Amino acid sequence: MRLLMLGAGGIGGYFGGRVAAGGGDVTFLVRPARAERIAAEGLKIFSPHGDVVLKPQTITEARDPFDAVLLSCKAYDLDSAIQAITPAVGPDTLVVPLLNGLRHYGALDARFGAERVAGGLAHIPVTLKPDGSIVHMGPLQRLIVGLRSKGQRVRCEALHAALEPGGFRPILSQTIEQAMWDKYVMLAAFAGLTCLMRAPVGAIMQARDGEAIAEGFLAECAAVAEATGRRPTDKALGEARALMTTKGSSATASMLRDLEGGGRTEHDHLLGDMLERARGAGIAAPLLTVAFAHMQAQEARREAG
Ligand SMILES: NC(=O)C1=CN([C@@H]2O[C@H](COP(=O)(O)OP(=O)(O)OC[C@H]3O[C@@H](n4cnc5c(N)ncnc54)[C@H](OP(=O)(O)O)[C@@H]3O)[C@@H](O)[C@H]2O)C=CC1
Ligand SMILES: CC(C)(CO)C(=O)C(=O)O
Repeated sequence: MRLLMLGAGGIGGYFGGRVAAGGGDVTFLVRPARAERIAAEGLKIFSPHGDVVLKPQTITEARDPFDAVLLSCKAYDLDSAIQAITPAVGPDTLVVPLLNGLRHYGALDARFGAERVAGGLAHIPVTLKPDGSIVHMGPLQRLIVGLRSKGQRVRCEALHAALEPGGFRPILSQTIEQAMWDKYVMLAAFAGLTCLMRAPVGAIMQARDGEAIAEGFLAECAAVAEATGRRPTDKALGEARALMTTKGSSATASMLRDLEGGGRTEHDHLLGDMLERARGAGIAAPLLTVAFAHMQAQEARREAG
């Protein structure tokens, strides 16, 4: 199965790099500067599961269809990514976004048709460093794909098999919509908490009301999911709670790393969308409201230079 990975940043570089290093057929669709750097220095991955430097196949323009196209851009690059992958999407191509959040499915379904867009999720703390290397910051490396309609079963099974050389044990989910909501609840709450507090979990837990605020974020996001018919599973809530309240933890959401790095963030896609859904369902969400306003204010400052 020929795989195209749009982007060779944290998520795309890590998972695509692992599959390529394991002998899978992966091509990276990247912009010229990234292509040049990879050609010169290789794609470097540093991880508790082993470091690797490889020279994968890259292209800067797609010309013909692939069997599956995985999307690993940030949400604010979605429009340009859709444009870039369009020549790579044929009648039977499976498009699999690995972005956090849910709003991108609307744009992808509208452009390619929902029958071509499967579900995808990445659970991994990873970051693209300014020197172009990819640093995996903990052992978690979970990639989940799943069918959003019955007609995608065979293609999803083939994709799952094609990812296996990566050695990270990809998961083929039979309940991807629930898994996507579970991740979205966890991520919106976690990003809201760590970005509003500008601190990792361990430091927040030292604040008198830190744990109550973490629980508050989780309760708001879980209520939105429940109103949509996707009440988080107890297991998912337990994992989210552990991530957000463990004393001494250095965990931060990737959105906080982006904020502190002075770059753009996915606040609108993640917090704005969750807040909009809360308001649509008549759910009071005071913590999400403040966290989103905080991020909008930071974005206004960034844009003003
Ligand atoms: N990092 C993490 O820990 C996790 C992130 N996620 C989610 O995964 C998604 C990706 O995040 P992450 O990997 O961290 O982001 P990165 O910024 O590390 O990587 C995104 C890459 O996409 C590339 N890209 C964007 N648009 C295009 C385009 N039109 N053509 C070619 N390449 C393009 C960028 O290229 P260029 O370098 O040229 O700008 C960049 O290298 C986000 O939605 C994030 O929320 C999910 C789980 C964990
Ligand atoms: C919470 C985490 C690390 C889980 O994969 C994540 O998705 C992010 O920070 O963007």
